Amino acid sequence: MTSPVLTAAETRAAEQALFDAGITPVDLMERAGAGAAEAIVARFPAQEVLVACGPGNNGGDGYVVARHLAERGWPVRVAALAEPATDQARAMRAQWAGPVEAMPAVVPPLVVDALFGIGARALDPALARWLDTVPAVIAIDQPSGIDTDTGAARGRAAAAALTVALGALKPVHAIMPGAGLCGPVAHVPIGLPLSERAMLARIAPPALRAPDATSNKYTRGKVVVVAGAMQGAAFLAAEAAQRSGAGYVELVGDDVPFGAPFALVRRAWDASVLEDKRIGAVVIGPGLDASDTSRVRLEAALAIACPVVLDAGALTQLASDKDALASRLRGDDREKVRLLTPHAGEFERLFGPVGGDPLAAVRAAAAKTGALVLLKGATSILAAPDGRALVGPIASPWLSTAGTGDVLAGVCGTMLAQAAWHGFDPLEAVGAAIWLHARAAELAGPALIADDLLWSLKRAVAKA
Ligand SMILES: NC(=O)C1=CN([C@@H]2O[C@H](COP(=O)(O)OP(=O)(O)OC[C@H]3O[C@@H](n4cnc5c(N)ncnc54)[C@H](OP(=O)(O)O)[C@@H]3O)[C@@H](O)[C@H]2O)[C@H](O)CC1
Ligand SMILES: [K+]
Repeated sequence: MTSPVLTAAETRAAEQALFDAGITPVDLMERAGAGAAEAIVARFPAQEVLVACGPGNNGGDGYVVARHLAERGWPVRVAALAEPATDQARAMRAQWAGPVEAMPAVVPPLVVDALFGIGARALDPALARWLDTVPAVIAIDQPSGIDTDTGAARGRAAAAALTVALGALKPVHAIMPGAGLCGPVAHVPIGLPLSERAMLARIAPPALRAPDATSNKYTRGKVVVVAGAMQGAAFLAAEAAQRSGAGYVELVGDDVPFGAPFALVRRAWDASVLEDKRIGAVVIGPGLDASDTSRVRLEAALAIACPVVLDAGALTQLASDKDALASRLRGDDREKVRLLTPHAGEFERLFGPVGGDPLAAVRAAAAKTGALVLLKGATSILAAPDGRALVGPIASPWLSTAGTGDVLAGVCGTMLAQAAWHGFDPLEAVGAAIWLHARAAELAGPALIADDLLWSLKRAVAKA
């Protein structure tokens, strides 16, 4: 249910493993360039193209792509920013039979960007501008100049028409803004050993187990949502927990009104509501105000052993004493699963600004607190205290509307309550929730409101 994502250094180590096994750098480059050309002809009709080659091995790939496109009848021009500087790039340059020109001043309509890959420093601004004005760019391995390991744009502004990721997905393909600037990503395997235990992975559709004849409402997960003053938010979280498959959802608060959905159990708050051993997860924060009553509820939730999802108002309360976060969240019990689900503003209040390397920031927050930390955004990032991390698909921009975070909190509650049933560890369970939420948004389409996600969640579960 995930695809490994390798840093530049991990990619180089994986390549080295192939070299150690006897594959030559030239063979590997041929494989990479041929695979890239294949991915291009599968997506674009034959047309005039300029292949722009840099001095390193990304440029080397470019000469291979040029040869394969020309062999398939494409009118290909090749331009070199600088002469090849590695043995394999020189070998590939020698195999290109056509002319090699200097980088043209006039921008052509279609350019294969084989200038820099994982070895790139930030581009000269004039080169970044040149690339950004090309109507359609096909990026080899990654768009030149973007930071491979953080996804930071470093002066690049225009999205590629296609990025051909060679061998491994890297953070640049998965984390915003880089992921957006890659455009559609075609992953071309070149035989790199990709460990299933990669420290970073992109979330793929989760393999959810359906209920069977032995299931009952409790085995399917009991989720308790603790309401605060703004009950709409808690209702969204509670119904989202139901629609993502929980067997029993209880909304506890003060004067919780009766009405649809009638399957939602409502109870008046009393600390004893959290004593039921059948509770699989608690969600607290959506609609929670800063009152003393809310504070008491938060403390009660943090005292229980089962997984607790802490969102919105709960995060605001935790931010008031952030130095004590780790002990407040788990006390002495390192087994306790706590999930913090901040957006960037809430993250900043708890941990300081996200900064230019969101993956590192989220990992540091998880390590500091001992909690799972989910930074919500266009590509949500989830990290565990041990450094493992997941990144979500690029989610619909229509999710930027009130209440969608409350829905996600509810789905997280269900997936954590059902984790053992699905065979997920807590990180994978929250990864499944991120995927379901993103898929529900896709199904809900433009101008969605958070309530629409409740219905489309049902269909997202059916597709998982
Ligand atoms: N290892 C393999 O056999 C395979 C690699 N693949 C492809 O290779 C690239 C990575 O290649 P690498 O040579 O390590 O790095 P780059 O081609 O990305 O760039 C390094 C050279 O470019 C110079 N550079 C970097 N940034 C700039 C810049 N902003 N301006 C000018 N010049 C720049 C850099 O110079 P230095 O001074 O920094 O040393 C190098 O000369 C990978 O992405 C794949 O495309 C194949 O995929 C598989 C086989
Ligand atoms: K490139």
